[in-house]
Amino acid sequence: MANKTVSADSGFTLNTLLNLWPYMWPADRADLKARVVWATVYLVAAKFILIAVPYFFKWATNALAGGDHGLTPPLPDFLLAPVMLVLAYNVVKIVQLGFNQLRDALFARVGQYAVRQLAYKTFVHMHSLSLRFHLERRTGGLSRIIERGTKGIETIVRFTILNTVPTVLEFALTAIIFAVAYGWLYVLVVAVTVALYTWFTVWASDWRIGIRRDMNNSDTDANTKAIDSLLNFETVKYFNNERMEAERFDRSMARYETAATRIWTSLGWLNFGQGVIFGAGMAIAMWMSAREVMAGTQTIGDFVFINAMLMQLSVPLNFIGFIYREIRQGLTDIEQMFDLLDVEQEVVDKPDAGRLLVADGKVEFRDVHFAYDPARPILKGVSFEVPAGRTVAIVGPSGAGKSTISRLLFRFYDVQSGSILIDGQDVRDVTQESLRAEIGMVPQDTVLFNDTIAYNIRYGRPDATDEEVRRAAELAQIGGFIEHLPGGYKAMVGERGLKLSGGEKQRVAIARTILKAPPILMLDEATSALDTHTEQEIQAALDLVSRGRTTIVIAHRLSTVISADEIIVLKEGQIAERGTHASLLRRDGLYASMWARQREATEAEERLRIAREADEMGVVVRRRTEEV
Ligand SMILES: Nc1ncnc2c1ncn2[C@@H]1O[C@H](COP(=O)(O)OP(=O)(O)OP(=O)(O)O)[C@@H](O)[C@H]1O
Repeated sequence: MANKTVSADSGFTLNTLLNLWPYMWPADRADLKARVVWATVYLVAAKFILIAVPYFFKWATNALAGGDHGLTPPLPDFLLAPVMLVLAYNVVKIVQLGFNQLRDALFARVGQYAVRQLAYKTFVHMHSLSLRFHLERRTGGLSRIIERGTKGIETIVRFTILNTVPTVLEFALTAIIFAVAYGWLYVLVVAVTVALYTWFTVWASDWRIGIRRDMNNSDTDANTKAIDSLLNFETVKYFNNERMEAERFDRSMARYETAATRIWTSLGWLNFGQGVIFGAGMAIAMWMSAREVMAGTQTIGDFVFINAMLMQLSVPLNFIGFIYREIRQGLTDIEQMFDLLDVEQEVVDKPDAGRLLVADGKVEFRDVHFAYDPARPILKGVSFEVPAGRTVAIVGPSGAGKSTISRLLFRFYDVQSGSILIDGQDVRDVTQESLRAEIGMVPQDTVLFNDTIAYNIRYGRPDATDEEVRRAAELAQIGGFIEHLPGGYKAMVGERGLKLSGGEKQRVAIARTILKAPPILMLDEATSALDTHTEQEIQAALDLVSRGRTTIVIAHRLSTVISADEIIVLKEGQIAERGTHASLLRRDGLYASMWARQREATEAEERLRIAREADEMGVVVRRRTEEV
């Protein structure tokens, strides 16, 4: 079972590395490629210099032991030992350090470039995905995945090139020197030790990656819960559920705690095993050398040389474990990010899609059938037409499919059958970007960016001047409100615009749309009851913005659609009635009964308001009388 996971993972690892390659060796960036090449040159040079150190030790030892001990540099005996020691301990270390720093400095930009490119690509991809994906995703978890993924890339880019290559190189150099100077038996001992060490490290690291995945999952889970809970803080308070939320969070954290603890204990085992394997290999090689020194076939200098070579090899070997773990862990982290990148776009532009050309902005729904889930049809053959510059209102019971019509017009989803046309062009035949540029939307619930009011209004047309922003705000009947805010247009709106009321947010949305000035307009009326004064203000702003534009209004309050050119009554995904306000009332059907119900409700509300006012007046009159 473990083996199966490992082999499946290995396939994936290769795939992930291949996916990463273009970011480490970017085709269009010769400067970055040059950096990679130079970093590699310094890396190789640093290794070659390091290999000289055991020789310096050997010659120093032989000089100290006295006598003729084979090949040594032509230096007088009294100078040999100190010169060699200075070379081994100081010069080589300094030069090597310099080369390594150069290598890192050169490579830093390559790594950071890869991180930025992938983060950018993921971000752009997120925005290209369908509404369905975004409705199903969990924001907290998503941001953690991207954060860990980009960190993972940095790790992989650095470690594959900067560490794996030099380690392999050092091992090869050691093997060659041993083979030439001491015979194949030494190479065999070193090779078996390195092979065992690497095998054990890979095996143990794979085992630990499973644990790491558990840890990541519980970390993501805990984070999602925390963010979700904090975003819903009002609901939590309404229901007094702070304790329940804390316990839910703590349960996720407990899973994280267990996994994180296992990560540390397993690391202990890994280090222990590596130590045992390397210690055994070292003891065997040194015993072989010691016997030769006693037999007179090797010098004490050779003994020191072999010891120094092996000790030196243990450093990158230690790194092999570390690098493998880092690369694998990095891969685990970016695996999820690549999964995100693999999520396919649901709504795609046709290869030959052109721009939408709006002449006068006629909108037409032709026998539209649509379902979010094939098992549950939402729109069942809806046909209507909005002539250029006219207003059509869509009304109907909750869940009838009204908002779905606006999502389809924006092409957030594709229809199952039928078509949606703007000035005779099917929305599927034009680019989504050009389609959305021509339609303005005032949604039911406006969510604002956590920035200034000016930023949020200017979102409709980012190049709008301050004066244009101000004018749009005034037309949307929110200018006065903003002027009186501390900070005015620079006032921050809070996370998701929570510092503004529903009516204020909607007027910001109207101001945005005024700036965008699209030929086609979609107004999704707020369901939440607004007070009469605010409603009138918003209505006035909406009337103004829709003047001369093709407008579809999704209405919940029938009072706002009386003047519409046509009213479409939607029921269970089908058009039940259609006509003007007066003709629909005459018909005495669904619309007429909805109208009667709303009037009753409004009148009841009105009676309640008058009673309340009378009551307040009474209190005042009584108080006045008492005072008199
Ligand atoms: N993303 C979705 N996935 C699955 N079903 C959905 C989705 N969005 C909406 N629905 C369902 O489609 C139906 C129509 O939804 P829609 O939002 O169009 O209704 P509506 O008429 O605008 O209602 P309301 O007046 O309450 O806003 C509803 O039953 C709703 O549950």
